[in-house]
Amino acid sequence: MTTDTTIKDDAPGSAAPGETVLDARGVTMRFGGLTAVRNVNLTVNSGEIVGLIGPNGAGKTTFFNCLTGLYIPTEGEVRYKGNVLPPKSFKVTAAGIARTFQNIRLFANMTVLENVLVGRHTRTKEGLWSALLRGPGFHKAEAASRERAMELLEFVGLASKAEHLARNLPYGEQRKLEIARALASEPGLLLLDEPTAGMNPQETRATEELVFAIRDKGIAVLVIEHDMRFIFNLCDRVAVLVQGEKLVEGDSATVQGDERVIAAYLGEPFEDSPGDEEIAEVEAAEAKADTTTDAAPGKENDR
Ligand SMILES: Nc1ncnc2c1ncn2[C@@H]1O[C@H](COP(=O)(O)OP(=O)(O)OP(=O)(O)O)[C@@H](O)[C@H]1O
Repeated sequence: MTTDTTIKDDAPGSAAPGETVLDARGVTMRFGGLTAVRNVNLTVNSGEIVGLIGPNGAGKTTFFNCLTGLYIPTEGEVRYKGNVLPPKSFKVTAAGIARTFQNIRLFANMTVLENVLVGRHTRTKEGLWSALLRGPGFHKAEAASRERAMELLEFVGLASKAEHLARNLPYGEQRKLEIARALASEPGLLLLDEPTAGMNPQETRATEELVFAIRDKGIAVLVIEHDMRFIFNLCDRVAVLVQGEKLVEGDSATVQGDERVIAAYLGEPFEDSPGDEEIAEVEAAEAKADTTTDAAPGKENDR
């Protein structure tokens, strides 16, 4: 991953510092008799990384689906930069919200670069006739799109694999590619659904750095994750969903110390839980692994 390049700070999705990017009010989603999400309020401001945690089945993904137009909430309203979101996912993407999925959804038989180009379609102005006639406007737009897609691949550390088929990438890199594709729509808000699921500790660390780099480029982030170390390292604010309702919201220390959250989700710390010394040992081992496998930021990890 490179942190010094590429996402344009004047992207259409970027927002003024401190601006409320996402404002979900009273969001409720019922499926027949089941209320999966109940009266949830949540805001995300520009410059923020916000976490959404909770037990399996708590309603986290359903809430994401309500934010991205996949579901129309039974009650409530979702605003992006003050405007009520349209009830169609491609319009939500065009408005400035992009997402990744819990189960990776890449085009397996397309190249890495083509997958990112697909993500750019909401930002290309060339229409159907231009594409069919392949006029000068089309070629210019296509060249610009390819350049932008390559910048994004550079940003996530996949530029050297641009021509590989997506299905041949290792799992961790497929997740990075999903993020690059989401960024291709130039969002102001990125929703990540379990971005580190199935990753080893080293890949999780790299993802953490990538999310910080995305935030530093002016894109607000809302992330669902079960890896609590990742969440509490990363997030400015964390909201806890339990049985569809928001139980607690606050900074990492507040949420980790909340007895209701401990009882409903986190559980009591073990008596012999790793102390500072043990954490330092794990971090030193990870740092050593980083240098021996040449997985420093900006470098390809050729495992
Ligand atoms: N399309 C649907 N139709 C009916 N019920 C659904 C639908 N989608 C989700 N649910 C139900 O809504 C509840 C919340 O599910 P959801 O997937 O949002 O939870 P989650 O917090 O994301 O869980 P996990 O951490 O396991 O991914 C569950 O009881 C689930 O079975």
